[in-house]
Amino acid sequence: MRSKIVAGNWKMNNDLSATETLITALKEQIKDPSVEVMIAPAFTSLYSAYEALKGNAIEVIAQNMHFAESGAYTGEVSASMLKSVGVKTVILGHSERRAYFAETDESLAKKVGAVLENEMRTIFCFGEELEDRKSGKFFDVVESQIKNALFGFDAEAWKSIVLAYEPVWAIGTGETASPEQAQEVHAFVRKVIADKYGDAVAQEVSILYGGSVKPGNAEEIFSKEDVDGGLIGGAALKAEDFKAIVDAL
Ligand SMILES: O=C[C@H](O)COP(=O)(O)O
Repeated sequence: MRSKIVAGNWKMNNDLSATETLITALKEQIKDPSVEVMIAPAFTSLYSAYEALKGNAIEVIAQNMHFAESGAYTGEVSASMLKSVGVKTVILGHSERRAYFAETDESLAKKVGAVLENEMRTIFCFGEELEDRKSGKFFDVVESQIKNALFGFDAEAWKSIVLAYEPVWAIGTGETASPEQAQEVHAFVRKVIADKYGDAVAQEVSILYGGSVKPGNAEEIFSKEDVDGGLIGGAALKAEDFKAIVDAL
């Protein structure tokens, strides 16, 4: 049975004090979730979040990392550094990283390699831009993102890979992919994985949806067969909204 997951990506929000406030509220609201719940604070808040959530069901994850183990990469953070503050899961390939920080399928493949070497897990994001959706090229775009970054790894690696479909046109815009649009892409990607690795591997991969998920639309999106949860941005910054989304899965 593949995992059901709701992960909150806080992006560049919440300093140390705001992190503590939000975590206190989350601990009050989310006590015994029936699905995996994760939050991804900024690097500066990871350790305090980890300490504050020790013994709690909410996992603290990171938003990004570098592919090298150490060295002259000013401003970057490695997998082992993340592990040293309790992080076991890293979001990679978010469209904001691809758009603003020039991340490519090639550099992402290296990052996924570092995740695997460090026995960590990744939530790997993929998704088309608006023009790809309009021109109908979105299947080709998502297929090449998955193949280029992830098909160099063996079947075993897929035990450590969670996917998150995030159509760029739906992120932070208030415009959500319809449940049918999400299901269509998720099922397509599962088939792409099955064609390469076999159905047993593909059926075990959790595929999350991200892009303007809110308490009001989460249940409908999560009701789709191949949607195994959500990667939540804006709505993850309010404890009651995030709880409502967790409850909807
Ligand atoms: O990582 C989360 C996604 O970018 C979704 O963000 P959003 O829920 O604010 O649209």
